[in-house]
Amino acid sequence: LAKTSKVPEGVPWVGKDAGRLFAETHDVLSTSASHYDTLEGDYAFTDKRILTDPYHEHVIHKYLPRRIAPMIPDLQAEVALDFDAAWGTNTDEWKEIKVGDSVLSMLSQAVNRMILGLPLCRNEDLLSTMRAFTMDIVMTGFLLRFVPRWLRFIAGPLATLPNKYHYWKTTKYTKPLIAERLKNIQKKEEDPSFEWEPPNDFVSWSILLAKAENRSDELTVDMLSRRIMPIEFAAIHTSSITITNCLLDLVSSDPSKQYLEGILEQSNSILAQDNGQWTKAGLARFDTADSALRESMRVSNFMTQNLVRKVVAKEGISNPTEGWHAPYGMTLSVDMHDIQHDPEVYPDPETYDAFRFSRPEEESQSKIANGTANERTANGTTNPAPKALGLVQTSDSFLPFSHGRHACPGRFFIAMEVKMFLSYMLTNYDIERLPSRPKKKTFGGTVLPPSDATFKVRRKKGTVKA
Ligand code: HEM
Repeated sequence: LAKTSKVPEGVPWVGKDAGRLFAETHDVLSTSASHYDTLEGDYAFTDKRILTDPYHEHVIHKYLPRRIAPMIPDLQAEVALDFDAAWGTNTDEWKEIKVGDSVLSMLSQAVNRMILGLPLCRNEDLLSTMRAFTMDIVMTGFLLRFVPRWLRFIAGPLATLPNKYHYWKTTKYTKPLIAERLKNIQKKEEDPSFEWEPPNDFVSWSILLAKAENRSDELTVDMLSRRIMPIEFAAIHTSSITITNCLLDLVSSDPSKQYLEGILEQSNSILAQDNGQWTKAGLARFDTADSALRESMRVSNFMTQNLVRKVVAKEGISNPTEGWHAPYGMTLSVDMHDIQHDPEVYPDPETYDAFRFSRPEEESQSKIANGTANERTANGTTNPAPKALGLVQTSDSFLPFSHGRHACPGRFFIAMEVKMFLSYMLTNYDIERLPSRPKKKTFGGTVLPPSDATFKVRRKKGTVKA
């Protein structure tokens, strides 16, 4: 460690804090270089520039967390439409739902409300092509792994023919949208009285930021349409697998724990105070749903490793405590599964305890309510009321969204989306409980929910508007 002077002093190598090393030392361990390798950046996204300069990530980091609040009413409406279409409005009969497929289809619509806005987010031809493209990226990584480097210049372009085809198909829809957006944003700049506002979505954000930063190379219709593709990839499958896992964890949990009832009760109470509309403040108070997802991401995560980083310091990096050296070019990662199943951090770590993260605050609130909050501890001090750990809070022991400067910026979107999703689902549908958790399937370091997992749902009486 002494030889690798770029690692800040005091950054720990082992134990629960090791995540900090990976999160904070960019000139030693690189995130974008590892993404480039893992995702076959030379070929997968149809143009090398997409991952050599991941400008789309910069756009999302800059805009998404700040622009999400005004999106809430649109997303709430989208969730309702998606559920009504996918799960139906029949109050008499139970319907069997293929959980993974159903969530994937609903999520790609909701996510594209943020990426492309209306009306394209409801265009099923476009959405299915986007989903096909995201699977192409997974396949490219899988296929090229078996091809030696010196053969990649032939195998790469051949293996990514589907990627090019699907990207080309999406441009039928995205390029006209982008051309119009560019024209209108330009017109608005020249004439502020022009009665038009840029829609609050990724396409507008990309144009506005590239203009503000004088990135003319990013302002072509071609480049803007290519930039959409890695965001689709980052957003669609990660979210749908995560929400599928959460639903399966909840629906197969012990009914006596009353998790579904607890989430519904809190949703009803917040919506009653806020006239049936979700708001940023209302969603922030919905901590049972937040905790249910955070706990599912802890116990049922689809990644076993995270914070994948490539060693980019020429001298490599050494760990004298454990006695190893990782040379320049090697890839390292953090064993997220082990950390998130450590009984010292998470008591009873194999159990899905939906309210693990919201319970401490709830207990302290009830102590405040019954006047025992300020009871003295053995050493005479009073304990500060614990705060619920929110989904978006990453830490050394909660890593599904990574940690540090490159922590997933999409988590702010997911936190809001899931809460509206669970609220609508529990308010409007009866759900038949599963007797046990459908078994996860392991593929290398990836653990997926079974694609054939189903449960039955029925629309609740009195919830269908005439
Ligand atoms: C539950 C859903 C999601 C999960 C589990 C997830 C997880 C992750 C992880 C593990 C990373 C890698 C960070 C690293 O290498 O350190 C990442 C990066 C990223 N994610 Fe997500 N993500 C999710 C949803 C989304 C959504 C909806 C978006 C939408 C815009 C998004 C956008 C991004 C971007 C732009 C990056 C790159 C950040 C950077 O390298 O600076 N993600 N995500």
